[in-house]
Amino acid sequence: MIADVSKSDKIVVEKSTVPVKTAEAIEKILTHNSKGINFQILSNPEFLAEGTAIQDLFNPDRVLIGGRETPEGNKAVQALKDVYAHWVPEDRILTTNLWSAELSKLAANAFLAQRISSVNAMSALCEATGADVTQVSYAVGKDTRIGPKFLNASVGFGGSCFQKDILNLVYICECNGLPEVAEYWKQVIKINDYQKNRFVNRVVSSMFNTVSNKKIAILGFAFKKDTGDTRETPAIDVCKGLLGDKARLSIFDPQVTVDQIKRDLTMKKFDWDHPLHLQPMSPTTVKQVTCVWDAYEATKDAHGICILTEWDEFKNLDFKRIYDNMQKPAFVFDGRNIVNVDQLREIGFIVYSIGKPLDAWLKDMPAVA
Ligand SMILES: NC(=O)C1=CN([C@@H]2O[C@H](COP(=O)(O)OP(=O)(O)OC[C@H]3O[C@@H](n4cnc5c(N)ncnc54)[C@H](O)[C@@H]3O)[C@@H](O)[C@H]2O)C=CC1
Ligand SMILES: O=C(O)[C@H]1O[C@H](OP(=O)(O)OP(=O)(O)OC[C@H]2O[C@@H](n3ccc(=O)[nH]c3=O)[C@H](O)[C@@H]2O)[C@H](O)[C@@H](O)[C@@H]1O
Repeated sequence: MIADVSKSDKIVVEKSTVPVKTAEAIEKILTHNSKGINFQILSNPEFLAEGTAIQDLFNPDRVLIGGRETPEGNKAVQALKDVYAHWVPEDRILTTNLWSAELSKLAANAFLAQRISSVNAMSALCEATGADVTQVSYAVGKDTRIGPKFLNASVGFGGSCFQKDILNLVYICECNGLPEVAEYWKQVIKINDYQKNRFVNRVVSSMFNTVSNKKIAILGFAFKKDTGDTRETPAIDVCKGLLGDKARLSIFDPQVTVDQIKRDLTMKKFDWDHPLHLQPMSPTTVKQVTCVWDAYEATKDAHGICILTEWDEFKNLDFKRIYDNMQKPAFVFDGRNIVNVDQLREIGFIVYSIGKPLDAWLKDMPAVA
């Protein structure tokens, strides 16, 4: 397409996250169809995060530009650098060879996800030993070599990219005859799946080993706050796990539509990779699931509450009012560590908070894995 319409030399910039050496494939295709036109391929991976896209665009930690290490390649890199130099300080614009730029994007996401899996693995150990994961991650993050960011324990990471990019990395390692390296990165995903299962098991075992026909309020469905995106959200796995034990779910998310929730809970995992037009047109009604537009409505007459997204408005809910309208004993399972555990216990809730010292009630329940 680009080759078809180009009438003069062109710089083609990869912004998407791609397997290493994609630039080479693009270069070959364009060159074979070029009709004498020169193409320079640059890798300029996008590092923005959802919910903070504009800040990330205006004030990026770094901009990365990879190009061929030839005079033409250097010229193309400089041209793109000049564009960014309009608003990004020069010392934050990094230039590398093509393969380093492509791989750095995968590596950055893998490192970020690895931090979350590391702290989530610690959260399981904290629960077993009586340590508090918030205190542990604070103490660990105070080491300037480690740093404090991205160390919040959670029900698991979601989003369209972390899992996809790690699987991409794993595939590249396997293709390059590096099974041990592939296995190392796979473990980040395995711990993430373990964390989601562990959460479901904790809910089930706390509630007398079954949630069958019990009403569970799900607060938050998006993969993180300040977005309505549900791609790979841990809420899908948690909800499916609870539905597997025949729970009745009442779901509230301030930004996710009912259609989206029902589509996510209906779809088989591999369907998620399909473009929208290949996905089921209208969501099949998922029995046992209702979606409501208010946290108080979701929690009315519920036996338990699962907090799966860290929306700010959940921190300020009137939990006394919620408690009064719930079945007893009333449970809160906080998958994002946003509630004040002591306050909720004072009200009368049995509270589970990821990686925090366990409620006396939970200590007596069978160990979860
Ligand atoms: N969403 C985000 O926050 C970020 C996304 N990225 C990267 O940017 C890229 C796009 O991400 P999103 O916009 O979130 O994804 P998206 O899924 O919303 O959009 C991807 C688009 O590519 C199209 N597509 C998929 N396969 C194709 C193919 N073989 N040929 C032609 N078109 C194809 C799809 O139909 C869709 O329109 C991805 O590589 C992602 O990893 C990078 C940083 C942040
Ligand atoms: O390549 C991408 O698409 C982007 O992927 C992530 O951005 P994003 O997926 O939008 O969201 P994050 O803020 O990274 O959060 C990802 C998941 O990790 C979870 N998380 C994050 C941080 C943390 O400490 N603990 C934790 O569980 C979040 O709740 C969320 O489910 C990266 O942060 C971006 O730099 C990258 O550009």
